[in-house]
Amino acid sequence: MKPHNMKPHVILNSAMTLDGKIATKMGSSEISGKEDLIRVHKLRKEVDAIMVGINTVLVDDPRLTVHKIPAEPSDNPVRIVVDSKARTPLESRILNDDAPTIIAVSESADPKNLENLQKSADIILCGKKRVNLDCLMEKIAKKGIKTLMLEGGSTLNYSMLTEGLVDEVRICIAPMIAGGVHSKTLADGEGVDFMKDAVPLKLKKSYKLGNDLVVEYDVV
Ligand SMILES: NC(=O)c1ccc[n+]([C@@H]2O[C@H](COP(=O)([O-])OP(=O)(O)OC[C@H]3O[C@@H](n4cnc5c(N)ncnc54)[C@H](O)[C@@H]3O)[C@@H](O)[C@H]2O)c1
Ligand SMILES: Nc1nc(=O)c(N)c(NC[C@H](O)[C@H](O)[C@H](O)COP(=O)(O)O)[nH]1
Repeated sequence: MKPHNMKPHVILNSAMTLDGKIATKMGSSEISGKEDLIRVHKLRKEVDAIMVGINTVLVDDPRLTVHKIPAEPSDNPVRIVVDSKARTPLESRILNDDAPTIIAVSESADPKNLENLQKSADIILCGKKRVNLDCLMEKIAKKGIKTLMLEGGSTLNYSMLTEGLVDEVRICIAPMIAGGVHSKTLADGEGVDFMKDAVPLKLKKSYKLGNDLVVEYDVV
């Protein structure tokens, strides 16, 4: 793997079922217990930015703000959407005034969509077809973002992990099994052919939180 020039410290955080699913094929994803959601919002408060893929915006319409624990508006991290074609709907909650938002697009972005999005978000251009994540990490680091929480979904998690851009992985395992070959898993994408090529992790910490289990790893 090639060395990275300049990038934030990236923490991938997710909630999954015991069988590794982060959403059903219908997009249903109420997985974390209430204690875990408090942990997630404390983490949101600590980091400089939160990043998600465009499908997560389209399916969940998340706010990506700190709203489950007491917080000032200045506690909200910068919100980043990885959105090659600039498909973020203008009425998305991610574009509200609660926090600044960056939409990362590629050269394949629709110019009309871009023009509209520019009114409520900062645009970062990286890559030809898909967003070049290496380029994005460098550009946001240059903007002063030192810590980044990656909140999914499966496709973006896979790209960030396999491109060597994730430093820590924190997972809430909820006591449920969803099954389903079409469910979303912690990391989808192409997948490696051989386990020797899997992204290696080192277990740092594990603890019970409400009815859930939280496991924390460093990427080796
Ligand atoms: N349980 C959880 O913790 C959790 C967290 C977040 C999302 N989710 C779920 O994940 C699902 C969405 O996951 P998903 O995999 O469909 O989409 P995603 O949110 O990972 O978005 C992927 C999309 O991002 C765009 N993209 C642009 N450049 C990219 C690049 N270099 N690498 C990867 N993607 C790039 C592409 O359009 C791609 O299809 C939703 O159902 C959501 O509810 C669950
Ligand atoms: N930690 C965690 N546990 C879950 O059970 C779950 N479904 C998510 N999902 C993360 C995803 O990004 C969601 O879209 C936001 O959690 C939506 O909520 P907000 O309005 O941003 O608080 N995250």
